[in-house]
Amino acid sequence: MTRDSPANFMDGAIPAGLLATVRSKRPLIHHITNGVTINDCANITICTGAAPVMAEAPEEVAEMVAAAGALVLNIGTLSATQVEAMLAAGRRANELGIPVVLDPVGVGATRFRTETAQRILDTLDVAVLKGNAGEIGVLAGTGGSVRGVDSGGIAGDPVETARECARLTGTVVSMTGAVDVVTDDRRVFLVGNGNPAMDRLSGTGCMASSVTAAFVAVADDYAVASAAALAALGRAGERAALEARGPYSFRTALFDELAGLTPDDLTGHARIEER
Ligand SMILES: Nc1ncnc2c1ncn2[C@@H]1O[C@H](COP(=O)(O)OP(=O)(O)OP(=O)(O)O)[C@@H](O)[C@H]1O
Ligand SMILES: Cc1ncsc1CCO
Ligand SMILES: [Mg+2]
Repeated sequence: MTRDSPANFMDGAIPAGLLATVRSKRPLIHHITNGVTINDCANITICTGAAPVMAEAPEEVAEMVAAAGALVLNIGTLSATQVEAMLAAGRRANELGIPVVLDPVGVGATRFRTETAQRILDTLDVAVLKGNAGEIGVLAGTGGSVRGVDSGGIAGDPVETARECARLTGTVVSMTGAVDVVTDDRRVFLVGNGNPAMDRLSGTGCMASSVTAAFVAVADDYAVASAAALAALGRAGERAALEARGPYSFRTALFDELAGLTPDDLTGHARIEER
């Protein structure tokens, strides 16, 4: 930042207002997600102020999603049957105008993951594509490395990578990291909240998708809602780091701090810069 380009920070009342709206509306968030972090996703959804349901039988997903405010598709432990369920739920969500959040966990690590993420993006109208840098780099086609579910980084500039991915997919891209980049190509939001402890725990990325879904369920502007969601989770992470002794007490504190996060605290501490 130079004196000629002063930072343009979003008014903290905007994410705070969305947090309050999540809590007053308590939208149902339908997840089709991985078996590693499914319980964390259910509980972080509750701590945000929304209501989770995990349902993945192809026989029932179209019926379940009809009652939801948003649908999370997370390919972390995908199977052919689960992919069939994701497409069925996603089609119904699209028919009903219910936003779909895609978490392309591990895309680029195997052909099945890459083909599935691409198939979901080609078949469905995805509202928000939330991934780590490597995953977004792979989907942008600009170069990203992924080993297992971990980002190994990207080839170029993070903002340009996220924008290229948004252009290519027609979605809001929410790329997590030390500084999160959220963009619909036209606008770019950089979210500075968070703590490095969030990277030392499996599942914070999956949780970021759940929190994002809770926010997009109550908002029309999916880019602002995605940035607000990451600010809220990141702010909870900042507060949790003050009381944690290590990864597992941090995990507990993260849930407690998000549940206890007040709109006033978020108004004062959200750090969302618009570029
Ligand atoms: N170094 C960091 N400093 C601050 N916040 C961070 C840092 N690393 C990650 N975060 C935050 O942690 C959350 C998860 O992001 P991350 O990029 O680690 O996801 P991920 O690699 O997909 O996670 P996982 O695969 O474990 O679910 C985001 O809200 C992000 O802002
Ligand atoms: C570790 C892991 N493996 C598949 S999904 C998952 C959770 C975090 O992405
Ligand atoms: Mg992830």
